Amino acid sequence: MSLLIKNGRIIDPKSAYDQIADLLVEGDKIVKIGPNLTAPKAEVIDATGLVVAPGLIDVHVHFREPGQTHKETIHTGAKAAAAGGFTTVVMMANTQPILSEAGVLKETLALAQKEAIHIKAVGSITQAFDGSNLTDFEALLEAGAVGFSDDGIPLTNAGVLRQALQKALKTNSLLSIHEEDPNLIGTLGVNDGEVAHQCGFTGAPTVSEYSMLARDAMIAYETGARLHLQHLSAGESVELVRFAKKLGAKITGEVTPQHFSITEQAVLEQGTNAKLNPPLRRQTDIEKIILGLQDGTIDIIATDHAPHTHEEKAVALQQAPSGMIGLETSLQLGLTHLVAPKHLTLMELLQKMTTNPADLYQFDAGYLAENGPADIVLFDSENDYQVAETFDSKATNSPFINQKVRGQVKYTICNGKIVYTQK
Ligand SMILES: O=C1C[C@@H](C(=O)O)NC(=O)N1
Repeated sequence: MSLLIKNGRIIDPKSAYDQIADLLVEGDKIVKIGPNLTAPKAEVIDATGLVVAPGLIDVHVHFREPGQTHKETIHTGAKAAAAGGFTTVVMMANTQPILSEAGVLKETLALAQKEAIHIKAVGSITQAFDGSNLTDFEALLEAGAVGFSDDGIPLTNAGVLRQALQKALKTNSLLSIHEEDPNLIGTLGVNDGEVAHQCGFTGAPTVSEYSMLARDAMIAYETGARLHLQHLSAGESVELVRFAKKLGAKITGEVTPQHFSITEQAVLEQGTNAKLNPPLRRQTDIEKIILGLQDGTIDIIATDHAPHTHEEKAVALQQAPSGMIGLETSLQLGLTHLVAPKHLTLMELLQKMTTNPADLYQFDAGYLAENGPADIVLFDSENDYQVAETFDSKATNSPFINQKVRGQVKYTICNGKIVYTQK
């Protein structure tokens, strides 16, 4: 089957291409990009006024299957991803059971393969997240793991992290880690600041993140292994990543849209839907995150899509699970809070959602080129709309419901097939 996308603004961050042109897809490949293309038998999409970009890549999602399919399944997660313009995602290992064994990982990836988008997964770093015994990296890589993470459960033992990094170096693989020292935290998910104190408890202070990050960045530096630092929330963390990169550490940094869009104040307005680990911080942290995005200290924007049910979230702040969904609002929050105020260009935003995440895992994705994969998103980058109350995700735990945002995904194409059309 062929598909002809006409008159779109084609943006490819990898080649820095930004022009109004046409793009022809045959089978699962892009065969031609240029002006005035014709293909008499092709299905035509009129992309006038739309941006045509590589399908987005999210290196940090929680799809709850196996084990917690009341929150999300691989199928509903894949639908949410396609609705958000994503064609490749990386699942975290905190399923039930945890992705510590090759057998469980293989079964999970077999389910994932039935979906219309590309779903990859990491294996856990330690067995069942016990924080001390490393998994069999070779067996998990053989079973299809793209890297390793104990995301959600920080590695408190520096010796274990060092061993894991040495093993990652030996197996040429990547560790991606969550930095929050539990020994410095009262209640998880809310910044230890104005809002937590107003609510009468001790929250999660920024030092729990940046102290652990400083330690781990230096261990990465010493081992020479690659280390990816997930969802940075504190201004100091950005400064430390900048310093460690300058020193020569092979580290990369990620932020989520929620951490650059809203502050801890959202907890007062949105309650448990604004609770997540690491928590929302202050405006001063957002300012440093933006500087980090601008100067390349922060390489990647990822969602940390973390579905929980309405019932699970409808409890007191201190008891509620942490996390928010993000796949269906991510591009929009980037357009609203980074591109519209001119902190980043559209090309720079897309680089952090396509080329850079593809490079992190060496995926053959995240670019538009002749002979390249036909994984494409078409979106309106200008129109404002209100985020709906329901999503393609099974969950609705988003603090952005009913908020005005900019940009709307119109079509998502994966493997040359239309996998999402805006209703
Ligand atoms: O690291 C994590 C894990 C996630 C989840 O719910 O799985 N929720 C969070 O808020 N942070």
